Amino acid sequence: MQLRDAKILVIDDDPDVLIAMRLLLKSHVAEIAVEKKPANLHAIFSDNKFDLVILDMNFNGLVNTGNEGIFWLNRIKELSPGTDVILITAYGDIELAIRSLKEGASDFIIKPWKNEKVIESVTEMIRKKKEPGTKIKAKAGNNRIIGESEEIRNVFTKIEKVAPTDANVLILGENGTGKDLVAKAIHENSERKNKPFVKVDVGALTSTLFESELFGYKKGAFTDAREDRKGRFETANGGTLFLDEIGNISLRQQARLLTVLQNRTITPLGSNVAIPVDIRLICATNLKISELSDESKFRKDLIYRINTVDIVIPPLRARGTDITLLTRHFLDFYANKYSKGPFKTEKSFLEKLKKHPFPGNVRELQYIVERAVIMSENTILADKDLSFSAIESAPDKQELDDLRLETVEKNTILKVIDKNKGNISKSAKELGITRAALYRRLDKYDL
Ligand SMILES: Nc1ncnc2c1ncn2[C@@H]1O[C@H](COP(=O)(O)OP(=O)(O)OP(=O)(O)O)[C@@H](O)[C@H]1O
Repeated sequence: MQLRDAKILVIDDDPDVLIAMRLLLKSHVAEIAVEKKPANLHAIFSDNKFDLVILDMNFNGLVNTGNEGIFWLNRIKELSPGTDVILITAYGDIELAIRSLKEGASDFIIKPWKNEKVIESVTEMIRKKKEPGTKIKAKAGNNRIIGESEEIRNVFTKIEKVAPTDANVLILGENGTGKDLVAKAIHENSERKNKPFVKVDVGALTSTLFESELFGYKKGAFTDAREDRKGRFETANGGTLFLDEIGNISLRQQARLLTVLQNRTITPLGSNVAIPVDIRLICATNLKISELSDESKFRKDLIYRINTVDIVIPPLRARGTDITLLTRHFLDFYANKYSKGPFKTEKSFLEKLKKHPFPGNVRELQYIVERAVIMSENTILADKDLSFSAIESAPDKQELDDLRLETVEKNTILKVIDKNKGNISKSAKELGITRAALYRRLDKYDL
C-alpha cells in the first residue's frame, strides 16, 4: 500500500502533539484525523476505518505507568484487528515500549521525536500492509530467513524491533522452524554484531558439563582439567549468548543460570573469583509456553528473566505461501550445489507439498527438496519425484489431532469474543461455558 492512500488517526491528549502530527503528515497521506479522548474510540471506529493509529502511551500525564496506552492499544486491536498501532512513548520508557510490542503494537516512537523517524516508521508500516507477494528476507547475513506469510512477517517485525534493544529474547517454535536463524538475525541486527555470537545446546549438557561448559574452569579443578578453560559466558563477553533447548535443563541448572543472570558474573569451577560478563541473552525451546509454565519443571523467576520479549515462530504448515517460496529457494540452492537443473515444477509437485503436514518443518522441506533434486532424472519435477521419509513424515498423529482441535477451539473463542465486543460474560454464555472456564482457556492459549 502507498503512503498517499493511507488513512491515519492520531490520539493524544496534548493538542500541540495533534497539531504537530497533522502538520507533519497531512501532505503525505490521504486522510489524517486527530482525537483528544481515547474514550471516543468506539464511536470513531464505528464510522471510520483507519490503516494506522498513532497513539500516546501516557494520557493526562497523571498515570505514568503507560498502562493506559496499553489499555487503549488493546481496545483498538479489538475494534479493528487489521489496524496497525504506533505508540508514542517518553524517553526512558523502553521497557514499556517493548511490552507494547508484545501486546500487538507495530512500532514505537520516542519523544521528543525526529520528524524523519516518524515518516520512516509510518511509511514502513503502510508499505508492509500490501505487497503480499513480496519476498521478505530478514537481514541475517548469509543466513537469510525466507518467507512472505503474515506469520513470518510478524516474526521479522519483532526481530527488527527487538534486535537493537539488548532485551533478553525467548524464541519458541517446533523443531526445524528456524529458531537458530532468528537468533542469528537478532544478533546480526544488534549493536553487538561485531562481537561474538556463541551458541550452546544446553539441553544436551550433563550436569557436570553444564557448569564447566558455561562457566569454564581452572587448571586442577577436576581430574581432566589440565589447563584453564574459558566458559561460553566469557567467550560471548560483549556479544550474544544463545542457549538452545533451554526447556530441557534441570531445576538445579536453572538455579545456577538464574544466579549468573542476576549477578551478571560467573565463577569458573575451581576459582573463587567472580568475573563480570556482559552478554545479550537469547534462549530457544521447542516446548510450548504452556509447558514451560509448569512450575514443577521450570522456574517462573527464570522465565521472567529470559523472556523480556518472546518470539513465537509458527510451524511451516501454518505459514501458507511460504512452502512455495521455500521450495523454490531450496530447488535453486540444490540445483546449484549438485550442478543440475534449473528445475521447473508441475502443479502436482507443489500440491503434494502443500498437503503435507511437515512435522519437521523447514528442515524437513529442505531434505525433501534435496532428495528430489538428487534423484531427479529430468528437470521438470512432479509429485512422483517427492518422497517423504518415514522418520520425518511420521508425525505424532495424536499431537497433530490435538493441534487441530486446539486451533479450532482457539479460533472459535476469538470469533465469539470479537462478536461480543470483548464482553467475557456474553462470550462465555454463547460458548456454553462458565466465565472461569473461558478465562482458563484464554490463559491456556495466551490470549
Ligand atoms: N525461513 C527459512 N528460510 C530459509 N531456511 C530456513 C528457514 N527456516 C529454517 N530454515 C533452514 O531449516 C533448517 C532448520 O532451521 P533451524 O536450525 O534454524 O531450526 P530450529 O528451529 O533451530 O531447529 P531445532 O529446534 O531442531 O534446533 C536450517 O537448515 C535452516 O537454514
